[in-house]
Amino acid sequence: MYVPSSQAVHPYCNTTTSATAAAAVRLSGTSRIALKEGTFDRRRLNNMNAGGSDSDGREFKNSDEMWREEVGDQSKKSEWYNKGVSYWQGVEATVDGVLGGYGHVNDADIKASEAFLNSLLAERFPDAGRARHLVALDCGSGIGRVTKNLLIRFFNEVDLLEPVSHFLEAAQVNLAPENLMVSDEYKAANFYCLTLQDFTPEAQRYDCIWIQWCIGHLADDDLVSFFKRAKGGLKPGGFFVLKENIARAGFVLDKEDKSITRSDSYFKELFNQSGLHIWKMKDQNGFPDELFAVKMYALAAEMPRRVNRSRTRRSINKPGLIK
Ligand SMILES: C[S@@+](CC[C@H](N)C(=O)[O-])C[C@H]1O[C@@H](n2cnc3c(N)ncnc32)[C@H](O)[C@@H]1O
Repeated sequence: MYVPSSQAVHPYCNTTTSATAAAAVRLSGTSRIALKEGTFDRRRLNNMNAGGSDSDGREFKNSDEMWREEVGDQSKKSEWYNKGVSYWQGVEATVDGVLGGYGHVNDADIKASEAFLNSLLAERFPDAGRARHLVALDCGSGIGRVTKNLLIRFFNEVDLLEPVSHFLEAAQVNLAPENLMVSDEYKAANFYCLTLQDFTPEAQRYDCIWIQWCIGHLADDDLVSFFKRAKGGLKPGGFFVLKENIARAGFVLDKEDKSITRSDSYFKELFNQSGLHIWKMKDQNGFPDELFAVKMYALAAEMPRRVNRSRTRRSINKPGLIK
């Protein structure tokens, strides 16, 4: 992650000039919780064919040009994924580690996610209440931060998927029953040491597949095929939540951890290719200004029908029949 200091400023910071950019320092950490990009380049169209830049300040005409260079053949693609995982293998298994030194945003993150999830569950399963046995999958789960602070309180079973073994081992400890403050109706069930691009879920197991701060590691084609496969892992009525950093336009490639930050319209094009609809969206508030914007998307294979629990004006005006 790039961290601005009084002497050196991140090349993507709003305030950066090219002179200060040259003096930027790179400190260890992660860019998945990353500092935002610099001055908006109006030449960039607002979609996935728009230009982008990398963490060294290099500009790309479009994402195809970048992907050709980064994952253009099978050996480059393997290198991309290996470097991504290697990066995380060198990070300590703590909240601060998985949040790139921004451990203090954990509370604001969980609070906003909880409000979003509550609204989704209320709308999606209004009458099921606690009677429904809910199951979630936490993708790129790291040390189980999202499961421990959020998912385990809502879902009877949570599975975790994470390719970095020391993170997954920490998650197993963090989520051991004796370390949880929930009743024994709620538990972490399965721990999969796998990448998203290599994972196919069990058919119709999940009510919710939660994907936070990890999809940037996937190339576009793998992202789309992941979502297409993962749709088969949803129960009827199930949904995805994607919570991610958002670039203002185009994309920003992080060369250190091999990930990209996509714009909102870039994501929308990929959702479309995956056959997914945006059912609800919400912006994350309360994060430090120097971070990328963060959005939460609730995605479903079919557009969920709105549940209207109040009687319509027509039905209110129509007297009931006693037969
Ligand atoms: C910024 S951390 C976020 C962890 C967790 N989602 C959270 O919010 O606390 C990014 C995570 O993505 C994982 N990751 C990296 N490449 C991945 C891949 N190809 N598939 C799935 N997860 C990946 C990393 O190992 C790391 O745990």
